[in-house]
Amino acid sequence: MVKAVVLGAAGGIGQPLSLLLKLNDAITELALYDIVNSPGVAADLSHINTPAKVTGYLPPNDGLKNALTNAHLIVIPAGVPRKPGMSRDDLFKINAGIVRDLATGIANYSPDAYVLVISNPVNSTVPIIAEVLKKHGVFNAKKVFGVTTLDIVRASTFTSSVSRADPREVRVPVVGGHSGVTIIPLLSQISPPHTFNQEEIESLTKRIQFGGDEVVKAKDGAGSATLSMAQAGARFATSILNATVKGESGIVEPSYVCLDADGVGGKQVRIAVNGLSYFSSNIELGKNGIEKIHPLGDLSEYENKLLEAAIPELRTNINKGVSFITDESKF
Ligand SMILES: NC(=O)C1=CN([C@@H]2O[C@H](COP(=O)(O)OP(=O)(O)OC[C@H]3O[C@@H](n4cnc5c(N)ncnc54)[C@H](O)[C@@H]3O)[C@@H](O)[C@H]2O)C=CC1
Ligand SMILES: O=C([O-])CC(=O)C(=O)O
Repeated sequence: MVKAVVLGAAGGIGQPLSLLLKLNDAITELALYDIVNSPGVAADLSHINTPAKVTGYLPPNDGLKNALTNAHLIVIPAGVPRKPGMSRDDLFKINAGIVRDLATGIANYSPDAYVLVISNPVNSTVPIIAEVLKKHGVFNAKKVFGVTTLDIVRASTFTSSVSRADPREVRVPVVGGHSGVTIIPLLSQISPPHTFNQEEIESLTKRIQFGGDEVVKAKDGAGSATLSMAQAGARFATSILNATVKGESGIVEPSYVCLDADGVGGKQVRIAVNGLSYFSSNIELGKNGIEKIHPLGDLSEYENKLLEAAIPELRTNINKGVSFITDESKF
């Protein structure tokens, strides 16, 4: 039995993400939780003729507990999205508490599950979840992931519009975090290899870093990326399932993770990023989650400058998330 859970399943991301998970044959049970409308979304999806049995839960009557119990994988797109003029960090005020409460549920009812965090600001919400799980003595750094896949998807699309390569074949490692200057595309490591000129490098880098703003601006107050995020979230969830359920090896996806997991290479990355405890790098997945955190590889001079600019903002975001749980008096 493979149970997948979506927390925030009735939202702009939650609905299409739940649809894509319903189409994944590896999932036998799909539990949808939200504070509104999740039974309706579940009833709708339940008519699709794929194996997953779909159930919907609201907060009353142990809804969160029943949604989470026996979960293999939990995806979290719960929380408010940006409006024009807002930064992702502006969402902290509301989303930090939402994510903390959901993490408490995970600690109590499904402490062994893989947790995939979409809710912004990802740079802070992942540390919040980790700290709640630590507080309950159930944190496993190999199983908690900040979903940065949309940055990878955008990097493939935007670079191929310049290189004319097939966007489905293009892979660009995007490391760092998930907001503005903390998003570091490593265009020098693009595969298949392609050499961009400096002007192209700078404009592609900016576009990948601020791709989210393009959608926020175009939606003009009606939210941020939902459909592309749902595809990216389903892609990452599928990678986790392929590694942990089907036992496929050699799956590598960038993700924002805690660098403390024992024996998987996080320490080397930590040294390269001036001691940050969370960072997105290429992650090799295995049957127990993170198998290896790959080093950043050779960076160009320009990429080194991007890394330097990202580190202070990431440190602030991480500390804010950690202290939300460890030093509540500050908030
Ligand atoms: N990691 C990434 O790359 C991306 C992250 N995001 C983030 O994803 C989050 C969700 O975005 P949208 O789906 O567009 O927002 P939305 O407002 O359409 O949906 C959010 C859903 O969360 C639900 N919710 C609120 N509090 C909840 C709680 N305590 N428990 C369960 N559900 C709860 C709401 O009822 C709503 O259905 C935002 O924080 C957004 O910034 C968005 C795009 C990309
Ligand atoms: O821009 C936003 O607020 C949503 C997001 O994280 C993205 O689209 O990358």
